[in-house]
Amino acid sequence: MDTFGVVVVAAGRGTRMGTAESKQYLPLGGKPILVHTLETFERMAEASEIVLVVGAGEMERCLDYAVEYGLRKVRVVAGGAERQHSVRAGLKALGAEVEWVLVHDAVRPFAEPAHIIACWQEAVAHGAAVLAVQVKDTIKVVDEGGIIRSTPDRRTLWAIQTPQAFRRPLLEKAHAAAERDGVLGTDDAMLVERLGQPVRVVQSDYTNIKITTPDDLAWAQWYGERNRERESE
Ligand SMILES: Nc1ccn([C@@H]2O[C@H](COP(=O)(O)OP(=O)(O)OP(=O)(O)O)[C@@H](O)[C@H]2O)c(=O)n1
Ligand SMILES: C[C@](O)(CO)[C@H](O)COP(=O)(O)O
Repeated sequence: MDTFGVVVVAAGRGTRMGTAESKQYLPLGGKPILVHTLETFERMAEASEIVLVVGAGEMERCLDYAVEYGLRKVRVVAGGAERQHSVRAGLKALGAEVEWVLVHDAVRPFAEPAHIIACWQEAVAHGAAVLAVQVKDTIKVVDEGGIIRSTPDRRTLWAIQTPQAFRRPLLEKAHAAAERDGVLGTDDAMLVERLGQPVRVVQSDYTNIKITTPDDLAWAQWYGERNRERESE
């Protein structure tokens, strides 16, 4: 109950970033993006182990990073074709004693430890929880012809982030059911939701972005630099 295991998924290709190098390996303040993400969990006493899921051809490079950056909790495994397959591979590699699992995107390097703990604690209390922020824009449902069909009440809309925290057997059951039913979800909460199990939302920061496109990377460079300046003051 007093620790959790972490699955950090990093086996994507980053097609929307459009760089030759997969985005999780691009430099941010002199280190690969995924190293910043791993360091956050490495420093947290509550994180007992970290399974890093990477492309099959990147395992050696990531093992080298673990040594270079002193990431002693990190083990590296190969991922799959879709994010969901990568999470499943990570889940299988977690130690048998791990009861609570946090799934996190390698390309979210700004998750705050206080929010990570809050998310985990909410899962401990209720079984499943995710970090999220309320949307700031007005969101429309638009049909294929470009016509607005509805405007959902903004007070009910949240942009979902990671980490996403679960009691391990619940997440394993959700993944097994999704595979059996041929369902692919864009996050893990969705797979738990379809079992009819409640997933709680925990308020996060807008700064816990997923670095997806070049403008995200530019913002991350600026934000990382600003944080480093503040730390050195
Ligand atoms: N087969 C996959 C696909 C994605 N991911 C990981 O899931 C996270 C969130 O996915 P996303 O931002 O969509 O990354 P990519 O799939 O790499 O991006 P794109 O969709 O632009 O190709 C990333 O850390 C990514 O590496 C993964 O581990 N395995
Ligand atoms: C899991 C996630 O980061 C929550 O916002 C997101 O759903 C991943 O989606 P993507 O399709 O891989 O960008």
